[in-house]
Amino acid sequence: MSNKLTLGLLQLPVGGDVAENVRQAVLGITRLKAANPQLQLAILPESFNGPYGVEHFGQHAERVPDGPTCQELSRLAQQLGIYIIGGSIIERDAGDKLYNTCTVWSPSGQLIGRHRKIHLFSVDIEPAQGGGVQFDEGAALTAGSELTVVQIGPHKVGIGICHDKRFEELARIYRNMGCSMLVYPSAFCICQGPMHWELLQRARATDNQLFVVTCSPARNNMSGYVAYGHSMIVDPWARVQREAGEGRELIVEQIDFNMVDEVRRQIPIYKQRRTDVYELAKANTSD
Ligand SMILES: O=C(O)CCC(=O)C(=O)O
Repeated sequence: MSNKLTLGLLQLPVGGDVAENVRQAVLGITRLKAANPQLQLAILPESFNGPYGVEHFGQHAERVPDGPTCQELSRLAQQLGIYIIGGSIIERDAGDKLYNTCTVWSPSGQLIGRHRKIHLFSVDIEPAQGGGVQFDEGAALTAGSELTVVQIGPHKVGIGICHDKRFEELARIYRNMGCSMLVYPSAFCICQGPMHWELLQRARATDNQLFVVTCSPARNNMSGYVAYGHSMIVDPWARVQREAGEGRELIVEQIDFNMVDEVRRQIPIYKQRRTDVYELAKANTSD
């Protein structure tokens, strides 16, 4: 694999029928690959196989990697010979805990990454802030506690899920670990989307000088939780390279990892960090 990577973002609608959602994802990826034989990586949205909502999570939870959704993604990755970052599904583990989990599949169908959302989306935003939203993932889900870096060809890719994107420490650690791209399957709401979606993505990109990619479900104004859409690829200069609209949309884009080296060479902030000063300052930090 060269320094270029062709990736596909599948901004798909998510309905109440899990099998149908998975069928649509499989169909979408299959058609995308047929139309773009150069496709190497397909990325799905957060909660792509079932409705996003605390009241729904238990109903569509599955085992990883033995559940039907994982089995389909594994088979598809192998059949098409591509990597798949499988958005997220609700995972039920052996102890009956639920997690919001992203699975990553290699071109031979192997599970090469399982990211359990680390920062659960628990907020109470007042209506004055662009519509307001109350959400408490913590009422149903358990937070993950592990970092997830996967190898996509020669490139290290850090995985987060939606709210994880708000935490600059996580992105910084991934950059310290050698990542040149971060991928966040996401489902921002329509009240926070206009304010923070692009801003956060460009902030993570400019801080860490890497690609930042999000994939959202398509907007459906009839669903209980209305996702923002606007799946996006931001380059290491923090420019928006591609952006979807609000509805169903499939994007194929080639990205060039040479850009990562270029920006890091021309603006060498990583080498200019004063970790000695930051260590001293840590001792004086309070809430
Ligand atoms: O952080 C936000 O505003 C949105 C997060 C979210 O929707 C999620 O984590 O699923």
